[in-house]
Amino acid sequence: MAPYRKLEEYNIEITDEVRERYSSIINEIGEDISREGLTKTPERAAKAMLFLTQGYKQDAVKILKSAMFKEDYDDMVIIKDIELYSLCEHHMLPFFGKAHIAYIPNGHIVGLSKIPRVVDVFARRLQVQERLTHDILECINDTLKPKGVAVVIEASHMCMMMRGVQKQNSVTTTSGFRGQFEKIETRNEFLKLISSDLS
Ligand SMILES: Nc1nc2c(ncn2[C@@H]2O[C@H](COP(=O)(O)OP(=O)(O)OP(=O)(O)O)[C@@H](O)[C@H]2O)c(=O)[nH]1
Ligand SMILES: [Zn+2]
Repeated sequence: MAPYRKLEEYNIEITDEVRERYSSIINEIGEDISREGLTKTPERAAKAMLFLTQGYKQDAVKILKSAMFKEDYDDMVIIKDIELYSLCEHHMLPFFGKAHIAYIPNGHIVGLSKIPRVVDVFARRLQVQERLTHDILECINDTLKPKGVAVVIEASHMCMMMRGVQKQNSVTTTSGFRGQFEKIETRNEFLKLISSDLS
């Protein structure tokens, strides 16, 4: 399986160039780029695209390492319903949904907010849902070195809703399990807890 990608490869500044490319695209689709409502649109679109892909410049390992604390707790920790917004790499259209993540500490716990931050680092790139799932899974596994880690993502893809097959209600679920979550009882406990309203 491919490891999560190193950040150095993507350390690029492209704002002006992206803005000019958006101008050309707007022009090519038949719009008047000098129309009042559109004059600032290439700038806005460039900023939005850079925001939505800022994950290339962020370091998920560093984020996790910044808040790891020694602790003896070795039961399951679950952070569920973490909302995520990403861009599919095939159409550059959004896919969005929720991530449910669990880990079993192995001497260290991590600051809870760091888990959703890691989700965002990998979501704010051009992705497929499967790779996003594994990027998050491998990063937590390699950095925190827990006894186990589990990631489930449920998402809707705009490229299947607004265009193409045009299915409005389909949800794609992907999952990955490492360590103790490879055991069926542990995995089932996690799946039961994320589907319960009480957790
Ligand atoms: N496995 C996977 N596929 C995705 C994801 N996001 C989008 N896709 C799919 O990527 C595929 C690209 O297929 P192509 O046939 O090259 O593209 P297309 O002609 O635009 O396909 P349609 O969407 O079927 O119109 C489509 O089936 C999309 O549904 C994702 O996260 N994971
Ligand atoms: Zn797509």
